[in-house]
Parts: sequence; structure tokens; C-alpha cells
Amino acid sequence: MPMQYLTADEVRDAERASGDLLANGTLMRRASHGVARVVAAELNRTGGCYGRRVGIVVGAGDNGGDALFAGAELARRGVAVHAVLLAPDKAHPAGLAAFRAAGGRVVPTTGGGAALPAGLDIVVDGVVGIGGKGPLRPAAAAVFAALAPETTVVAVDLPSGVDCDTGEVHDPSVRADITVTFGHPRRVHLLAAPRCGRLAVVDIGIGKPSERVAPRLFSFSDEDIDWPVPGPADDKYTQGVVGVIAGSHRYPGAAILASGAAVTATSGMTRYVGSAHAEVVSHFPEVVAVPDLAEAGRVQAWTVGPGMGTDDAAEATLRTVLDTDLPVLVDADALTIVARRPELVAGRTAPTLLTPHAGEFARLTGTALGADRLSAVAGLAAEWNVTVLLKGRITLVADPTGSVAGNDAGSSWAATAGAGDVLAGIAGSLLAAGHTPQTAGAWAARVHARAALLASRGAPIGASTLLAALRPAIREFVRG
Ligand SMILES: NC(=O)C1=CN([C@@H]2O[C@H](COP(=O)(O)OP(=O)(O)OC[C@H]3O[C@@H](n4cnc5c(N)ncnc54)[C@H](OP(=O)(O)O)[C@@H]3O)[C@@H](O)[C@H]2O)[C@@H](O)CC1
Ligand SMILES: [K+]
Repeated sequence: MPMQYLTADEVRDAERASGDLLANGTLMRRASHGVARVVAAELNRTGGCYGRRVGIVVGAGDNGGDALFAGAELARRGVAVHAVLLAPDKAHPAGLAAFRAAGGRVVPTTGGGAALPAGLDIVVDGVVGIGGKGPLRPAAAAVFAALAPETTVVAVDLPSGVDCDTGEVHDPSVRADITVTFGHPRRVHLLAAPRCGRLAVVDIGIGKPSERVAPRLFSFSDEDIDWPVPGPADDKYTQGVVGVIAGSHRYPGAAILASGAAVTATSGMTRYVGSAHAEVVSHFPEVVAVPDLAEAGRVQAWTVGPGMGTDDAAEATLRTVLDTDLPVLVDADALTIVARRPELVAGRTAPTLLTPHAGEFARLTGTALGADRLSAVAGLAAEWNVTVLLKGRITLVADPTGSVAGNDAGSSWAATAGAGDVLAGIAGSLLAAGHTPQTAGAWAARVHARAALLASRGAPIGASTLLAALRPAIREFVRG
């Protein structure tokens, strides 16, 4: 099942719908127990709970309450727990009473600030959760800045200073090794995944929000991906023929990488159109390659743009392709052309997938991409009535209805020249196989990221190495 990511308001809506469970403190008891369990498991993994040392940083709201109740539970298990209260007058009263009663120690405040003792195994961030706004304030920032670098940080609900709805990483903010959240993941857990570390979702018995607001963010799990497999009645045509328009005789790299990715991604046929036809065939003899669009033959989808140039001839080719009623993936140079001629895609009713990186996105919209990538990508998709795949460590694929599929690449090794050409080839093949632009883009991003991890194993890679790892990566997504 795809994972859904909620806004802070949607979480509050779901909590309110839990009625008594919220009012009588059951939700907080379950939440704090979940935090304590995760911290205890981490301590047990590294030698046990008894006699270990944990710090908790406690803010003014219920996020601090969670941390205090969790601290109380850990203290009862024999852990020495030290708390810094950032707003002593506002600290959750019942949580603080439980913490003191269990033997937790509150660090005295001197000169308006307090620091945790040295030598802690784990520090729990209970500064703010879904009620937080903006960066860490100075007192909290000083506590985290003073921690030894090897200290494990467990965030309650989210790393404080990172925006719950946009994932904007304010400066300063907390970087967590583990984040424990409750009921449903929040948008931040995908949009700022590298800042959250490992995510633990604790069931506290809350339902779903009464309605979702756009953009509705979700992610595919590995199990949701069902890579195209030829059936007994299939031939090379029925699985989808993808046409690739990329590169040139002078710069054949993009042509070879995009065509090679298309050949590898599905067993349907790949056609190539452009002046690098001889180079493409010398690398991939199975590609039917011709210099001119008029000779191309039939395809079920086009991938157009990488390294094709932006001159009048390129524009004429792009116009011809976009005038068809076939699915088209528009990448790289074709995006530059579309930025100056939006009318080329504006009237399209056939599936259209634009695949910009941040710079190309700014060219398309006329404004730099801000911190709220999610709203920006969903806005462009709705305004132009197309699907937009925004590249990055977290790839976002927005369709015009306000649904956005996100994918965390898990590493940034794919940030290398030519990797985008490979992605364009994969996604084009999936379009030709009949998938929607959102599914094609999101699955392509996931398998591309997996290929980068397999290829890299901790060392830098180039796009050819990534392409070589594509087949083993796809194997992980073939079912049955
Ligand atoms: N509701 C439930 O059923 C359940 C809720 N649960 C938990 O409650 C959390 C939500 O609690 P919440 O609503 O009290 O808000 P919360 O995130 O603690 O922060 C608000 C406080 O922080 C302050 N503040 C704001 N920005 C700040 C900053 N940058 N730096 C420093 N301080 C800042 C602001 O105070 P201010 O100083 O601005 O007056 C305000 O008082 C949720 O994330 C989950 O952990 C769980 O127990 C499950 C059940
Ligand atoms: K937090």
C-alpha cells in the first residue's frame, strides 16, 4: 500500500476525531510509551538500559509532554535521565510531575540557559512537534550545538526546526538519527527524510483525517511496484514501443544513455531518432535508429529532449512530437524550448510528463524554486495540466489533480552528469508500456535510485555505471 503523508492540520483533524482518547490523555500516554520503547530498543541494541544516560530537551507544548512521559518511563527502567526545560513555566505539568516522581533530574537553568551533561548515550528532541514554527530558538540551538557528534538523537514526532508541511530545513534545526511519529507519517518525514533519519511510526489508535488537502503526498513502497513482464501472448510491439529523441552526432552521450536505459527498462522495442543514430546502434544494436522523424515508424510514447539542442530544428521536431496524441516525456533541452513556448504543451490532452531539475523548473515558471518544493511542483502541474517530475534527492511527481508521489533516493550518488538521460529512458519505456505519467515517473525514480545504490556501494559513479546496474535494480521490482 502506498504510504500517505499528512499535514499538521490533517493530523490534528485525525486526533480530534479520536474524541475521549485525546481528552483523557490516552493518545499522549501511547505516544510517549512509543518513544520510550524506541529509545530503550536503541539502548538495548548497544548494551542495555540499566545505568545508561539519556538527555531530554523539553519545549513548551505537548511534544515536550511526550518527551517528559517517555523520560519517566526510561527512568523507571534504570536509565539516568536529565531534562533541560526550555520554558520551565510552560512545561507539560503532568509530564513534569511524572518525570520527577520517576527520579528524572531537571538540569538547573543558569543565566537564562541550561546545557545537558556530557557523556549522554541518547538525546531526545522534545522541543516542538507539529506546532513548531521557524528555526530552533537560541536556547534550544545551544543545547544541540553542545552535544558530542556521536550522540544519537531521537526526535519526537519530527526534528525540531524542520517545517512539518513543507519539509523546509531551517537554520538551526535538529538532525535526527531516529524519528518517532504517531499514527500517520507527516509530510516532513518524506520531504526532509535525510534530516529525520530512520522513521518509526507508532500506532496510537487514531483514525484518518476527515478529508485530505491538496497537494496530497504519498510514496510507493517496493511492494507497490509491479514491473512490466511480457506475457505468453506478447511480442515486441504489444509491450510498447518507445521513441527516443536525444543527443547528436557531435554529442552522442545523451542519445546512448537514454536509448540504453529504454532498452534495459522493458522488453518492448526502442526506436531512436536523431543524428547520433550510428553511435546508438553501435552501443545497442537492438535499437531501430534513423536520422529523421519522418522515417521513425510507430511508437506508443516519446522521450524527447536530452542533448537535442534548442535551435529551430529542435523546436520543429518537438512541436511535431507534441502535436501527436501520444504520451510524451519532455526533458532537458526540450524543457528549455517549452519554457519559451509554453503553448507547445498547453493544449495537449494526451499524457505529458515534464522532468525538470531545479534550474529547469525555474526556467519553466520564471521564478526560483523556493523551500516549498511540494507546493511549487503541484502548482505547475495544475496550472499547465501536465504531470511534473521535479528531480532531486527527494523526487516529486505531481499530477494535475493535486496528487504527488515522492521518492527518497536514499543517497545522492545519482547527482552525476547523464543520470537524467537514464531516468528519461526508463520513464519513457514505462509510458510506452501504458503506465500513467505519475506512475511511470515515480517507478522510474525508484528503480533509478536503487541502481545508483547498487552501482555505487559507497563510491562515486558515472551514468554508464548507473545504467549497467539498472537490470539488477529492476530485478528487485519484478513480481511473481
Ligand atoms: N494532540 C494530541 O493528541 C497528541 C499530540 N502529541 C504530541 O503533541 C505535539 C503537538 O503539541 P502542541 O500542539 O502542543 O505543539 P508543539 O509541537 O509541542 O509546539 C508548540 C509549542 O512550541 C512553541 N514553539 C513553536 N515554535 C517554536 C520554535 N521554533 N522553537 C521553540 N519553541 C517553539 C510554542 O510556544 P510559544 O513559545 O511560541 O508560545 C508552542 O507552545 C505533537 O507533535 C506530538 O508530539 C502526541 O502526544 C500524540 C497525541
Ligand atoms: K521534536
